[in-house]
Amino acid sequence: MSLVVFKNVYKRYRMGEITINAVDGISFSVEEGEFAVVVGASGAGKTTVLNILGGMDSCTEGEILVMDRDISRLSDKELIAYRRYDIGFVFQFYNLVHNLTAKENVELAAQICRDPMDSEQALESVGLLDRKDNFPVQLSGGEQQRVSIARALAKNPKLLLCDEPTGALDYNTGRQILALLQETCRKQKMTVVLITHNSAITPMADHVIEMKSGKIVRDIYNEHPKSIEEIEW
Ligand SMILES: Nc1ncnc2c1ncn2[C@@H]1O[C@H](COP(=O)(O)OP(=O)(O)OP(=O)(O)O)[C@@H](O)[C@H]1O
Repeated sequence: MSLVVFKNVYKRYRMGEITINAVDGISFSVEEGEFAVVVGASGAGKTTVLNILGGMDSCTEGEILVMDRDISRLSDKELIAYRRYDIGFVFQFYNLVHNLTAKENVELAAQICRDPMDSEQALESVGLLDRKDNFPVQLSGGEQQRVSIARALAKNPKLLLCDEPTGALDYNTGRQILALLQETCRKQKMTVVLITHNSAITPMADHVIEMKSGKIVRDIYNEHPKSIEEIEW
């Protein structure tokens, strides 16, 4: 079943006389339980797609179905509920609250949703239970990103959206985070949409959507997705 369907979606910005088509009439779908990667160079429109899908931005034209509901027509109040209950976010720079411990950061997210996972269980799933009482400053970048993944998972989201989750990490730490996201997708049957400029990681995805100048230039499924150990860049 398709969890996400984009139908002829546009996002236009008017800058005086000029119109920028950040997203230029794209259609694609993401199946339930899929690990989908949206790849493209800087300015291709990836962030705009993720922001629209996460209910943080709206499209100018088109239809976006998430679990058969058109999110492009939701009211502000409905969008808040959508972001809160249905979507988990993982950002490039973790966005942790610095005066809260790892566990408290996860609890904070769990508190605002309906059927949260236990925060210690979420930290355990990312291999960080023993660091639950540490503040972000006491954790490495990779560990902070693990906390942010635990925070997203604690919400039991239908869809996990990841915006360049390894962008601030070194090569090996980035690989560990990608392995964790792939494992989460497989074990918890979580649908993951990850955006990146790094085309080398696309073999690990079930589904690769390549963007260029706001358009989709490639939309393929990998018959045999690779594990991160099989990929080098
Ligand atoms: N608020 C805005 N106003 C005007 N133009 C915008 C705005 N947001 C994005 N754009 C333009 O839309 C296009 C797509 O931007 P977007 O951030 O989605 O690309 P991206 O693929 O995520 O790039 P990056 O990898 O650098 O983050 C770019 O040309 C960008 O300049």
